[in-house]
Amino acid sequence: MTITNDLHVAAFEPLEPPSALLAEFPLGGVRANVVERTRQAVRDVLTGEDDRLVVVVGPCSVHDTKAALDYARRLAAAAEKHARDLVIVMRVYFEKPRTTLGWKGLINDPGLDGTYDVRRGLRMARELLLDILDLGVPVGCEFLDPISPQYIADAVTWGAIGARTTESQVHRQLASGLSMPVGFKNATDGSVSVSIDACHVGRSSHVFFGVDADGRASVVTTTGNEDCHVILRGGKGGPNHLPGPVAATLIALEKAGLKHRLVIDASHGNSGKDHVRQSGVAAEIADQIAAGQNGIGGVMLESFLVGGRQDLESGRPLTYGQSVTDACMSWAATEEALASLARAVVARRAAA
Ligand SMILES: O=C[C@H](O)[C@H](O)COP(=O)(O)O
Ligand SMILES: C=C(OP(=O)(O)O)C(=O)O
Repeated sequence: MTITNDLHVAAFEPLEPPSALLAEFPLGGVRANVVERTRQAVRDVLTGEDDRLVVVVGPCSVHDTKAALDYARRLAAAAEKHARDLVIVMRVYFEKPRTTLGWKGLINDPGLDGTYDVRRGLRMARELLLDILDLGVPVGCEFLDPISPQYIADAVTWGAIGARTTESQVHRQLASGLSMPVGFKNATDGSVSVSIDACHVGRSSHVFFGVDADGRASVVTTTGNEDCHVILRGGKGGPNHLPGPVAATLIALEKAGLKHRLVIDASHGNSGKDHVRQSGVAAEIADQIAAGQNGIGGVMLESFLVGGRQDLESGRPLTYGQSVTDACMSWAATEEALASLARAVVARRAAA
């Protein structure tokens, strides 16, 4: 009989079900409390219940779990220092959306060498999340693959849907079932309306195909996630982090009946992926907060131990603690940005 399906599939490799990985690396009660408490803190900031600022800060991508954990240790100290003013969440991005082709992240290719040992990548990712939670540091992830959240999302405090997938029904449906606040980046062309649409869809109930905890193909029914919100990350039309676009977006959110405060990504289209410029963007966001802009509930920073970036394809030995995807602020610049944002929150609070 003529074969007509999977003609472009080279292989299927069975994967252990999510329940098996969660049983091998259980979240446990102490870490679950960290996740629950910080999810609520993020919700309270984004709904205006809490006058602090959420700061999602960390490397563009995790390629070296040892360096990521070293970074988390530094961030733990900064989070404690600024706890009165900032709710600090570590960016722990395992899945990288590419404009065309490129390394797609630790889960997809933990060897950074095209061997695609996904089983090992999932284990490394989950183990790292648990180790970071043991430091009391909550984590934020982008959700890109529709199945992988079943393996890690129980440990995640804040989620993002990226600029390349904000318009995707698959990702909007995924967000409607996730257990944490989820931000939708504006589209790469700068369109914010797709993020507003995405929030409406993410806040609604849906029925779609998925995989359950035991790895079975399933019909998934979700309740809707009321903590969907918009992230301004700039775009082809330029930055959108300054007062004008912020005010326009806040008006659009009010018209759309969306009450969550804005998160602004100081990187990507707002800094042109220039890690030095990113410090300046963070300062421009801090100025708006200090001047009393209550519509800004969060900021995202791409930051690592060493500033800048490096090419995986260079063939040269990798610099420890430096991004292999987008350029990141150095740790020193990050400390300055965190202090500046904390001061801005104090000023906003005083002006209130
Ligand atoms: O971090 C964001 C994206 O993963 C990254 O900017 C995409 O980079 P690319 O345009 O080189 O694929
Ligand atoms: C992929 C990212 O950003 P964006 O989707 O805005 O390009 C990111 O934050 O790592």
